Amino acid sequence: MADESYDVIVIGTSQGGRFLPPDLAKAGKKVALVERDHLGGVCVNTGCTPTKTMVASARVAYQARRGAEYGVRTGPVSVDLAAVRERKRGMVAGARENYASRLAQDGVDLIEGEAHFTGPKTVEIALRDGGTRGISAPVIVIDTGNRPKPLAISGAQNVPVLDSTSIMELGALPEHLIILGGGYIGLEFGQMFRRFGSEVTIVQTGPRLMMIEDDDVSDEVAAILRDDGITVLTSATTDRVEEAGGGRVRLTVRTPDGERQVEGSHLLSAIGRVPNTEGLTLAAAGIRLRDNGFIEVDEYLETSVPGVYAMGDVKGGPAFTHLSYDDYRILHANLLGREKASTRDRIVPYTVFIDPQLGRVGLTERQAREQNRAVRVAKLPMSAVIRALETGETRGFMKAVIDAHTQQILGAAVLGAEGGEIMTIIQVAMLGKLPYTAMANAIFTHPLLAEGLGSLFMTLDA
Ligand SMILES: Cc1cc2nc3c(=O)[nH]c(=O)nc-3n(C[C@H](O)[C@H](O)[C@H](O)COP(=O)(O)OP(=O)(O)OC[C@H]3O[C@@H](n4cnc5c(N)ncnc54)[C@H](O)[C@@H]3O)c2cc1C
Ligand SMILES: NC(=O)c1ccc[n+]([C@@H]2O[C@H](COP(=O)([O-])OP(=O)(O)OC[C@H]3O[C@@H](n4cnc5c(N)ncnc54)[C@H](O)[C@@H]3O)[C@@H](O)[C@H]2O)c1
Repeated sequence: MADESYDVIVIGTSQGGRFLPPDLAKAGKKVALVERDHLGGVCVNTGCTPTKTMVASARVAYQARRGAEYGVRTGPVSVDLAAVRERKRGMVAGARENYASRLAQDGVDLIEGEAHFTGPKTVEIALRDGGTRGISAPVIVIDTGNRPKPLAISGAQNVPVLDSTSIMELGALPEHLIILGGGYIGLEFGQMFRRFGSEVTIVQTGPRLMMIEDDDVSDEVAAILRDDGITVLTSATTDRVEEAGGGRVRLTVRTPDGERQVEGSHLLSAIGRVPNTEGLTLAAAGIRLRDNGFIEVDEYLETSVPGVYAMGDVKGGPAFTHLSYDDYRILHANLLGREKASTRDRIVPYTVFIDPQLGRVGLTERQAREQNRAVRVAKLPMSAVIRALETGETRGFMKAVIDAHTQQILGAAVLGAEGGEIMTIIQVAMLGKLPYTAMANAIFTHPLLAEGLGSLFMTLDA
């Protein structure tokens, strides 16, 4: 039996879950918001905000070391990881406080504890301060996110394994950081710690880094990381992890060149994420999961139980803060009855915060060809962009995939300085359904990085 009934219950307080409850409350609904941990979810506490704050420190170290290339004399550069961590903690604390103070004024009933379903529309919460509370509502939104996938390699339980959260709490620099996983998290932390001064080895099971990207993009990313002094092993399967004495770890890795041992001072697992569903007892509510364990939703984000919705990472698919936020847009529209919004035809951008950044939007060349589309591909090295030459940031390239019939842009990858920002300009052209010729013939300010877009699209008519 529920102790209290609400109009809406939201479980989880991330980018989606934090905005929806106040909007519903302002519209006169009685709303309960349940959170078992810090307010703000992964992005603010252990994801985007802290990592990008630390990436900024790493870039300063990198640029300081390059001073002489620009005619600037500096002394030896070293990094105080405890100070980097302090800066990061300050940024996270500020974001949390900001959220908590806004929520207090929003008329939402915040319940601190862990929620699980007891029926299709009833939830029990194990309260943080002890005891339980039962609540019910005709509408329930699940925004519980995901967490690091446990490492299931032989011996992993006998050695300290860092994850994306615990690595940011290190107070001293690892001498040699071994990273399992060549995706977003592995690459961002790999380059960051290399720039802080650690030796870094990335061990990736797949044949390429960032497997979702086109081969040329993955290859260039690997070349950039190797150029930074990172050892990158691909098609590398770790069979065993063991203690190597003195707190060190040893990996036995199968590679195309045979078996090899990799020994380091620290091990980071960045092999993907699993959904936070198991504690929710979704079966009690009849909510269906997909084969991969994520919650099944339709294009309106409704689960198999009418009136129960899922948003953000827990529903699977691309896992980004801005998608969780876009899910909020959809639920806001549909729950407040203003319009019918759906996930159909969303153009999804993302940026990998390595340096230079990899900004991506829409289809890759491979995806476009798999769809049997007639495509044309424009490509320009960053070394052909005047601004990149002037600022000494010539690594990478821009690439765009064009529909040969409509001349519209289907997707783009910008691996270059401010790659995320430059990609966004292409994203806006895609939203406006501009033909590539509009970009090729546009006047862009000289000498901006964006000026390179004119040159990029002009390559198609050269
Ligand atoms: C290291 C790292 C870096 C990242 N960097 C970026 C980036 O630069 N850009 C980007 O777009 N994305 C980034 N992401 C991804 C981004 O953080 C997520 O996509 C985003 O946070 C997803 O939000 P969400 O809505 O799924 O909920 P989450 O942010 O996952 O929040 C879910 C909340 O639900 C709570 N919860 C879970 N179960 C329960 C329960 N049973 N009861 C009560 N509360 C519960 C959790 O405590 C948590 O607060 C990064 C992720 C990581 C790990
Ligand atoms: N800049 C950003 O937007 C950003 C930054 C960080 C994280 N994220 C989000 O977080 C999610 C998780 O990131 P992630 O990097 O953990 O996952 P991921 O899925 O991006 O990459 C995991 C990689 O690990 C490899 N792998 C799997 N098992 C392995 C093993 N045993 N040994 C070695 N390699 C192994 C996979 O081939 C894959 O390439 C991403 O999907 C992303 O959406 C986004």
